[in-house]
Amino acid sequence: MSASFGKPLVTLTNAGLQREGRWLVRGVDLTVHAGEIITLIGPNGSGKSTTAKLSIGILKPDEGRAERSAGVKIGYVPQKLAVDRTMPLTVRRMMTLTAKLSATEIGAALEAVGVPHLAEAEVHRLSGGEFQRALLARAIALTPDLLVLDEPVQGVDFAGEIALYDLISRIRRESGCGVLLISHDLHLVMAETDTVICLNGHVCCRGTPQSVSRSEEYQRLFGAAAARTLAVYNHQHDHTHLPDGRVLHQDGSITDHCHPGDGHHHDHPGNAHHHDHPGNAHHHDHPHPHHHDGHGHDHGPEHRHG
Ligand SMILES: Nc1ncnc2c1ncn2[C@@H]1O[C@H](COP(=O)(O)OP(=O)(O)OP(=O)(O)O)[C@@H](O)[C@H]1O
Repeated sequence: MSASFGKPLVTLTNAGLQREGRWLVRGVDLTVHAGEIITLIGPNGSGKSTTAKLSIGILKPDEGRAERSAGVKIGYVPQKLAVDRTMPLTVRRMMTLTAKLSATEIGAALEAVGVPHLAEAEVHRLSGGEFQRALLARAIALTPDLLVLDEPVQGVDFAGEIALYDLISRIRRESGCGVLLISHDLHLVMAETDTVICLNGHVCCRGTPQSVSRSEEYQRLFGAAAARTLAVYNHQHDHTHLPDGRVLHQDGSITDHCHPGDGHHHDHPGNAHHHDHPGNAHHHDHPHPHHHDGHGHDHGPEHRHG
């Protein structure tokens, strides 16, 4: 583990949960440190939500241990919420059901997730994406040490997804919180993720996004196409698109267009990323990890069979 992360916030040690005679997950080891983003991936029913709930203490392990550092503040966006969306309830009220928040804290959190106008909106009238943003606002409002986000962008439109993942990265950078993220949108989250843990009832492999996407276990679970999609997001950041459409290169030169060998766009804000898909002229398969903050670590994936 990189020394540039902070203290451990939560640690699962050989954690397992059994229901109705079946192990939903077993033998899970993971630690989320301050400043670290860990992404859990895995097929439906592979135990991602269960692992998240073990981490935050909603579920107690039947085997192994779940330990949280003393006084750790956790912000949680559950996959499903036990809010009756037919009941009259404003966003402001929903945010205060789980925590005491001032009007300023509510306003700032809603602003951060891009929906400052929704404080007085009725929860049952929100679109799916607006509802997710409100949940994320609720999770970040108390400036948590650890953010646990169970598919936080479900129902959010594509541009909104990018914006929310950017926001999660920014919160991590600025507040130094740790993030445990469950996501199916691998191509969007991978670049900012420090460690990917691939679950299938147990940890089948873990490592950097690059090493996991190359591993046999990952390709067996998700198929080779998924690995190729990930490769697109191995950013090179060797050129920047200027607002007027011209291109600024690393050597300082400016041209009207990208060079054929250029890497992934380093877009200015507002430039959509959706042109960077396989088949696009900027698609590159050579692995070049997007290391940020100097704490990249491209060790190979650790495998466990079982
Ligand atoms: N209380 C329970 N009793 C029995 N089985 C359960 C219980 N809760 C969850 N399960 C089962 O445990 C398995 C893991 O569920 P979990 O929600 O952790 O998976 P997941 O990886 O988050 O799935 P998804 O991607 O579909 O959200 C599933 O097969 C689920 O049906």
